[in-house]
Amino acid sequence: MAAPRVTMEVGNDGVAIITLINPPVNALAIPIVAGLKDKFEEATSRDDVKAIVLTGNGGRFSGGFDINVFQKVHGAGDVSLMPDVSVELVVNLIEDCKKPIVAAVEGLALGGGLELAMGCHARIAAPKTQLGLPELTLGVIPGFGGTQRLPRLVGLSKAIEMMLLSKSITSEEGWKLGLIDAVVTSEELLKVSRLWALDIAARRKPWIRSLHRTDKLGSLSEAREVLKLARLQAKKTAPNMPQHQACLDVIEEGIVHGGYSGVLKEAKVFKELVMLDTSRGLVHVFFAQRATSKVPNVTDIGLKPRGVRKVAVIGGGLMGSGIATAHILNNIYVVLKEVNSEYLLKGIKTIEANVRGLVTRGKLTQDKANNALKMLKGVLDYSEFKDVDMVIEAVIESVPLKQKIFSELEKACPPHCILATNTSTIDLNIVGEKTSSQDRIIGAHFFSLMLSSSDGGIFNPAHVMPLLEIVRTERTSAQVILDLMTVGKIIKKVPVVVGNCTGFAVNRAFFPYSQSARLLVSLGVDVFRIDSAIRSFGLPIGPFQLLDLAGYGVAAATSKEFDKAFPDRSFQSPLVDLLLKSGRNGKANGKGLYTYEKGSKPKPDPSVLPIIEECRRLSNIMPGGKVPISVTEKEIVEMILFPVVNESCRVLEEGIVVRASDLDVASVLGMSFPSYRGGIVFWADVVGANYVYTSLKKWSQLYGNFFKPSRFLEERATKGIPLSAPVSSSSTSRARL
Ligand SMILES: C[C@H](O)CC(=O)SCCNC(=O)CCNC(=O)[C@H](O)C(C)(C)COP(=O)(O)OP(=O)(O)OC[C@H]1O[C@@H](n2cnc3c(N)ncnc32)[C@H](O)[C@@H]1OP(=O)(O)O
Repeated sequence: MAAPRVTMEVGNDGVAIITLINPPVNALAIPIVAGLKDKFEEATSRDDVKAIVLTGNGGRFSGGFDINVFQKVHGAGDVSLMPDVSVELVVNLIEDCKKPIVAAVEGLALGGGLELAMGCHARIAAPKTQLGLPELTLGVIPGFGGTQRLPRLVGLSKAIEMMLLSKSITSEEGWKLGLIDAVVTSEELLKVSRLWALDIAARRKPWIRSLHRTDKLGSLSEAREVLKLARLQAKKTAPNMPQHQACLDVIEEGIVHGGYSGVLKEAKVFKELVMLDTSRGLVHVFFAQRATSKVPNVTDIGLKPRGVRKVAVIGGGLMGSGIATAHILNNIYVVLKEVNSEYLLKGIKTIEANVRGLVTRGKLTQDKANNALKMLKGVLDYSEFKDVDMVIEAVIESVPLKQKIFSELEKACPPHCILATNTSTIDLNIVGEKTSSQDRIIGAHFFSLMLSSSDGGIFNPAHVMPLLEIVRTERTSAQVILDLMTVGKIIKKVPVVVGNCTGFAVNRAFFPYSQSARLLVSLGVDVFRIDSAIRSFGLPIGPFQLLDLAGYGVAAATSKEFDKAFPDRSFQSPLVDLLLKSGRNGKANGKGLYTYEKGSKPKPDPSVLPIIEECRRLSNIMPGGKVPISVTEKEIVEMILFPVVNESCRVLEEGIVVRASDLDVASVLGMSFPSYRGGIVFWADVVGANYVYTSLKKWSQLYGNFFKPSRFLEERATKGIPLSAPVSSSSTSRARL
């Protein structure tokens, strides 16, 4: 790939076109920043240049400052690696330039990209250009003056919304708000921008320096009121993320003391934030998520994805209907098959409700909803399967039933058709045992539970949850994996390719999560204190609220699977059976460990305490038989999450994931592990493998095998190797990939 560079061409009209060239998104890498400084200096000093247009090559203005530099700063612990862009380039060379500068914006202008454009004296954009300041998702704030110029261009409330929610807008919306001066076709973009720049030079159009404006800020007292509300909101929605309050503080500085003062404070706070663990974690997740698209021997062997236009979904239950919804929303024709018309109707109604729900929440237009529903057809037999490109089976977890379906599918579907199962536990080799199509059998494991504390946990179906685990066996073909990865992206999921084992990557790594919580209860720790400690750590709800939400039947069935698969390290708690026996089934029947009333947050149910006492009596593991252990909040978190780290180590050692960062992404998207902690393995490395190991070793001596450190953890901890360091092929004992 050619080195990043900035070019300048001066036309006969006296307009210098300065172009960013750094594919694929023209990120503002260090050489680009240096190149911009050079070209603006040159254009300013040349007599034949009357005006300047700044643009990006290849249809994309800029995706912002080069995030790789953040990683370098994190690695070296040296913030001086960040160049001075805000004052030296944006204020001195662009905004205060004595020649007018127009930004010609197309495709996207994000983060530092939009900030450069806002430093220019006008902005002309092509239709549907994406404009936003998403820096907070990386743990920092806009650092090239965005916190000051955006409020001055679009008003305070809108700017806060765009920055705190990292919400981008289109150029059309930007034009209505005053961020964009004109929206013109892509073909006309440069021509109009040149003329606009000349018009400014000739004073036919206003020469506006955004930082000097105050007309959209409102009065000081109004601004303070808006900031106060935003602070309260951020405290609720982003309690562990310092960049939100910091962003509001910096905005306030500019309102009270003027834009330039705000720019200086912004630069100082930016440098503080970029050094925090929050930024390290979020930047790691940014790259980790992109790395999931690179699967050795699948995406690097020259294969081209085959189109998937028609998909059959078998089973219209909650999972099946969520999966069907995800496809029709993205223009893929779906045939939904059920065993009788009653179930079929129910499935179709759920899909309709899913789609309508998106319209109600303003996430989909009525037109798009109608079009999506036209892509759905319900059937009771296989006659429509003769031209499907993929089938996703989503029936109950029964081996004989799945085997029967797969041998029928082999006859009903064309030979190229991908045969996928949504099983969350059953070995894929067993599912496909009765077929001779092992090369096209694959797991499409959708997730269906989003953990939200606002209403005691919101059930989010498969079309909303972002993770798709793609499970391959030793025999699944690379083409089939690539095809499913491609469909996954089309239906807006993050596909993570994993190997075949009980629970695959996410459920396998997190099986000790609920078990350790129950073990702590048996050791005498209060259920509600455990939930609260886990929430403070950053998961949206605690393990017992999750238990209530999932339902006890599901919990009992899943526990059995793990007891069977990992008997050496499974803790069998009597809690769920006791709860079931007492007629409780969590949120589903309104009787759980919490009480549920419509419209209010769930409250701990005191009447459950005798059941918990009985559970402790039956487990009989408290020291001395009846003395509850005494633990701090930090120890609660560690005793619950270190066993997850331990199991993650086995997942890494067995090669269930391609790389450690895939497990990070999967833990964030599948389990709502806090993204600002970088995912489960990244977090463990921050805490330190040796600390995790010695803690687990101590607890295993006190409380048994459940905590026993795995061989992989022991080896890494004692040799001082990070858990995320690649697993060498020789040490991968039972590689599944
Ligand atoms: C001081 C300043 O205020 C600080 C900043 O500007 S911080 C940066 C702010 N900008 C952002 O957060 C935008 C981040 N990027 C994105 O959201 C998306 O990449 C995008 C919307 C620009 C494009 O999305 P999409 O087309 O799906 O492509 P995507 O796969 O994400 O990215 C393509 C490649 O560009 C890279 N890339 C994207 N934005 C980048 C950036 N700002 N810096 C470095 N690399 C970037 C990606 O890592 C990926 O690399 P790879 O091919 O080697 O994996």
